[in-house]
Amino acid sequence: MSEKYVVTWDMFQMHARKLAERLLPASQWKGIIAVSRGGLFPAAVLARELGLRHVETVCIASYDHDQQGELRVLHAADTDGEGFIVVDDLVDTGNTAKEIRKMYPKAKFVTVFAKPAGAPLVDDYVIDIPQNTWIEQPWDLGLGFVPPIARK
Ligand SMILES: O=P(O)(O)OC[C@H]1O[C@H](OP(=O)(O)OP(=O)(O)O)[C@H](O)[C@@H]1O
Ligand code: HPA
Ligand SMILES: [Mg+2]
Repeated sequence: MSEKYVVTWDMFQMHARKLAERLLPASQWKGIIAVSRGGLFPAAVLARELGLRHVETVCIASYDHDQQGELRVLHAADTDGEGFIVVDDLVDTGNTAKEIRKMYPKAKFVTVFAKPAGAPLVDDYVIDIPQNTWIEQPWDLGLGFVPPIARK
């Protein structure tokens, strides 16, 4: 990926809250299915903002850092998705989203970020990100020392 898009915790929370507003009224939802692990973070915000306490997971892995491998489903919530919000942090190639759609055809599938290849596969998202850009999520980052400009 040629570009990077760094996300801070407060920006992430702001975007996830915007997503929550679009999911009103909360009474239409039985609960949330978080696409673990990335989807756990927006799921916590949605659960808090919408007052939903039923939170399930679908545990799926495809990337080893930035290299995409075979999709592996390690655990799945036992439902067709009716009345559930399925949430992931982002959609990139759309491979994960395709699998999730098959598993939960009746759910509303939302993400915080979407790249063009994956955007048509989700029902809603908040922020558009170019395909050539790697999203650095706040849970993958830490504070670090930056040398003074004059010493570079
Ligand atoms: O649209 P795609 O190209 O399929 O990529 C999107 C998926 O990739 C990342 O998850 P990852 O598989 O890295 O696992 P993680 O959530 O446990 O970090 C991200 O959280 C999405 O779930
Ligand atoms: N950032 C973090 N994780 C990801 C991305 C990304 O751009 N694409 C797929 N998994
Ligand atoms: Mg993920």
